[in-house]
Amino acid sequence: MASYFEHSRFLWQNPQPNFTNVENFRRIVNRKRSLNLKDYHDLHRYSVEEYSFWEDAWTYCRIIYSVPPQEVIAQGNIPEVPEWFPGARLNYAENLLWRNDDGIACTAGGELGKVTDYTFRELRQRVRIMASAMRANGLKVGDRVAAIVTNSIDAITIALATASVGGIFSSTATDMGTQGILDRYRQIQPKLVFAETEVMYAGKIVDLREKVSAVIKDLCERGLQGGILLPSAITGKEIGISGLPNTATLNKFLSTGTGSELVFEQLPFNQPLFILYSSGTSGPPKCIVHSAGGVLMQTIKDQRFGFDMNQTDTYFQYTTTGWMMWTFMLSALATGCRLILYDGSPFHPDLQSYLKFVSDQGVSLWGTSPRFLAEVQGRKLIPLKIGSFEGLRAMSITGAVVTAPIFQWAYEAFGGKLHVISTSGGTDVCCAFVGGVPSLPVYVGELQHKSLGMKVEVFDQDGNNIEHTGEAGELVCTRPHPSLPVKFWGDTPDGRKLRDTYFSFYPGVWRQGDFMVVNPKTKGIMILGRSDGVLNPSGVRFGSGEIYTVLEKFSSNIDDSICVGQRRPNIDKDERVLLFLKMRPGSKFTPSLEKQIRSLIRSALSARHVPQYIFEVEDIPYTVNGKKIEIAVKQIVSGSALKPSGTVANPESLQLYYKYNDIEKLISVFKKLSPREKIRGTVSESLE
Ligand SMILES: CC(=O)CC(=O)O
Repeated sequence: MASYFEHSRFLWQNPQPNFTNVENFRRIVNRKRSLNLKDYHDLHRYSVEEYSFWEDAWTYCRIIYSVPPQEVIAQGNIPEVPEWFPGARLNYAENLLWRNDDGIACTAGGELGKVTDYTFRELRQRVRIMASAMRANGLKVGDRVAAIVTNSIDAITIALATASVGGIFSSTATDMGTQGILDRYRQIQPKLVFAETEVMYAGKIVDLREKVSAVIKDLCERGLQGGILLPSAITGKEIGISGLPNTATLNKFLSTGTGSELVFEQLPFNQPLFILYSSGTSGPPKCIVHSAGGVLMQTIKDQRFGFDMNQTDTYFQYTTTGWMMWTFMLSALATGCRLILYDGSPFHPDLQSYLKFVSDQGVSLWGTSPRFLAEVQGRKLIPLKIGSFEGLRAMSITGAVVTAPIFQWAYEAFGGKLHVISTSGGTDVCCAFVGGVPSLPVYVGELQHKSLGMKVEVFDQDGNNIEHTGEAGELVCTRPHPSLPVKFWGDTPDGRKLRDTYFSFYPGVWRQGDFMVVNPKTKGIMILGRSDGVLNPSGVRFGSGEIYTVLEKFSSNIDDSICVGQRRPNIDKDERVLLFLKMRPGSKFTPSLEKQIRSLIRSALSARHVPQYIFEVEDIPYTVNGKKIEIAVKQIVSGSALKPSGTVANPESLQLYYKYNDIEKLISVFKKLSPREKIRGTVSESLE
């Protein structure tokens, strides 16, 4: 069987590793603590053995506070979730709005082609006016403010104003369905809801009035005190909706403010700040509450140390407001850098325009996804023919497994100089477990190391640490860190649901649900997919990411794919592997292509990795945050009926998979068809 690290080849090394933030920090810690930490590996060990690391990070990250903490960590209400920095008083928004000058804080762009700059001074003014109106409308510490918004200056303003008052902010993207929004906001019962009325996506005007009306009416029955309608994101004109209770346009709402100064409520480190949602594909989403201090510290730590971010950076993270990467992006203001806010589809009017925008804006740190890069690569676009990308120094890739070929392509396509950072964390922790280290070399297909302060280990099914073996296992985190969720909204005081979700599989140990492996030689990491989607035929456990890596070789024919295990407990104790392919327009899934795929999987991985069946499908299901939904497909082909939640971006695609829960029957029906019917039928030719 091929090793996981077959593709591991040196790719990049920082020409000046000593001048990185993380190396600077290491030297400071050595001096302050009289230690002799020689490199990142030593520093990481210190960071997960001594809680004083978090005190050092607090100082280095220049957390702004009014009352210092009494200690680093104390017992919390939930046994596994400690209280961090007890006694401290601070405000998240104050930490992001420390600049009050004419430097550019945010540049808003999008598929409409319009670009607008907002200075730090303007941003502070906007937040002041918004916060004043929020207070005038009764918003208090702990009240929830929800939003259905695009990634715009208004979204940033609403979130920061909420934080300045001490409220809890929660947002969804505008393409989330009414049910999906209500599944979330009914649970958290917001006092105020801000909503877009009209947006543009992929060149189409989307009228949101019907959806917004339904949401506001429903929430009014559950304590909503104010619905605020944002002007059209296309024309900037106000759009009202008649007959809606407790609802005003944005200007009307802002006019209720008293013009008061911007006041930053001084609150505990653990004060709830954001509510994010688990991307469950069935059942109501879990409402994950994150603390102001936890998000602030972890994000600054990841950005300063993992991305080497500084005040001179221009940071562009492509994200909707419904993904944790939006809160991650927002928090970058604490570094004093410029944020790029992008509204709309990167594919409209075309990919070239989007890439040119990235280059023209002088983006220095670009956050994107493997799927987007695969699309650019698959369409054979050459970025350096579109823009110079002169300012681009690093690319952070997240959201899904980054295969080795994409890693290599991303590096070369932008001039062979980029620090390619593959990062993996999640909504559950609002930060990275593993990611980039600017002072260490990058190896193709490997995340560089565990993030500072994150005691990540690899466990087998019985809870043994198998990291040194080079075998794959569960990503666990065996020590608390400041951005553990403070609670699930609506959970019992001792956090039964939260503990059940993360701490029950290995009692008392955080199980993330990702499948990972560490390269014993380089200490680099591969994330192989979600662990509940792990494939397990004949006792060989592997991640779907390994199959996707092989399929990169066929990227000119295959647009996308999904690989899942099928369980048939009444027939077979074993699991079999099914691979579904979405072909590019004009490409056909032929028996010869199927043969090539099988043969390459066999030689690159092993005979046991070869899927039992390969089918062509019209669509692959994704969450609204762009994650492939293997678990739902696995359940469907294994015979479960699934009611998709609002998290599924293309729920109709799930219907395509039901017929595969009895493949043998499908084959027998197919065999009885006449050749002409076979050609017309929807069943793949590979059934023959
Ligand atoms: C950092 C991440 O891993 C983001 C995600 O949830 O995909």
